[in-house]
Amino acid sequence: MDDAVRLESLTKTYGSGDSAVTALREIDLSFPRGSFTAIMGPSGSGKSTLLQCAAGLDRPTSGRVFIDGKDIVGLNETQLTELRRETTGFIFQAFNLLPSLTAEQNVALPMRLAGRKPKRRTVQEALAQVGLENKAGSRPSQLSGGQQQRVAIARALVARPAVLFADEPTGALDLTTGRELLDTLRQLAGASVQAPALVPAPGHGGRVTTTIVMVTHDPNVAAYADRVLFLADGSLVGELRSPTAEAVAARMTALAVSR
Ligand SMILES: Nc1ncnc2c1ncn2[C@@H]1O[C@H](COP(=O)(O)OP(=O)(O)OP(=O)(O)O)[C@@H](O)[C@H]1O
Repeated sequence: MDDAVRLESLTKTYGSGDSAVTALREIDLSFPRGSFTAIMGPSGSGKSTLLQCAAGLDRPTSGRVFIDGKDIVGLNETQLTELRRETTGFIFQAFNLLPSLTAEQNVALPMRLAGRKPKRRTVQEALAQVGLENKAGSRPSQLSGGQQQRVAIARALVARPAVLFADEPTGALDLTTGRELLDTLRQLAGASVQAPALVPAPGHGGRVTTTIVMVTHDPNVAAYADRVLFLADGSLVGELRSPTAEAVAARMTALAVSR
């Protein structure tokens, strides 16, 4: 099983009757283990819906979603919560760090809230993965925006998720810090890390290979991925491998014109 995430005939309709909106139409997609994929498309094309359904944050109307080979559509809320805690990580535009906690405490928080006490070494390793091993004791107000977003990534990484979902992760950052962050993500994609003993490893001899799925509006951001997928009106309409910002922008312009 080489796919970290697989979507089969994924359809999502919001509402019903005359007011029904079909946000995704029978999407078939695979995200190979270790890949870094960007999802683009005009506003309202279904990007966020796809991310939410693929991550188990929202339920599809029909179709199947496999994460690490496991069909997650039939899971109950408790099982989904467990999946989110142990198999997936999220990074959003807003960093959502707690101002009164240090970087180290912020990183450890989700596991503590789940009733687990992560090993200090595990937290330090997550901070080191994003280049912040020297900032463990700093509070968010003592960190730059880029560093705060890195803490948010370390927090998403601490449980060694198989898949990291990112929704406009550089949206609140200036150009330089945004680039640094994307370099970090690119290094993480495909990196094989030892799963901590605390968390049951998703197979593969206790090692986890990080897969990244990122939604963005920005061709410069998408160009950091190894593959860009284009959505329009809830359907998959194209794909670019080894993308350049220019090629992504040209594809987006063509999509806007054809609408
Ligand atoms: N909770 C909801 N209830 C009803 N309709 C929704 C809901 N969420 C999204 N939609 C609709 O589904 C479609 C896809 O929305 P989605 O947010 O996935 O698009 P998007 O590509 O992420 O857009 P944007 O780039 O503007 O963030 C849109 O027509 C939107 O209005």
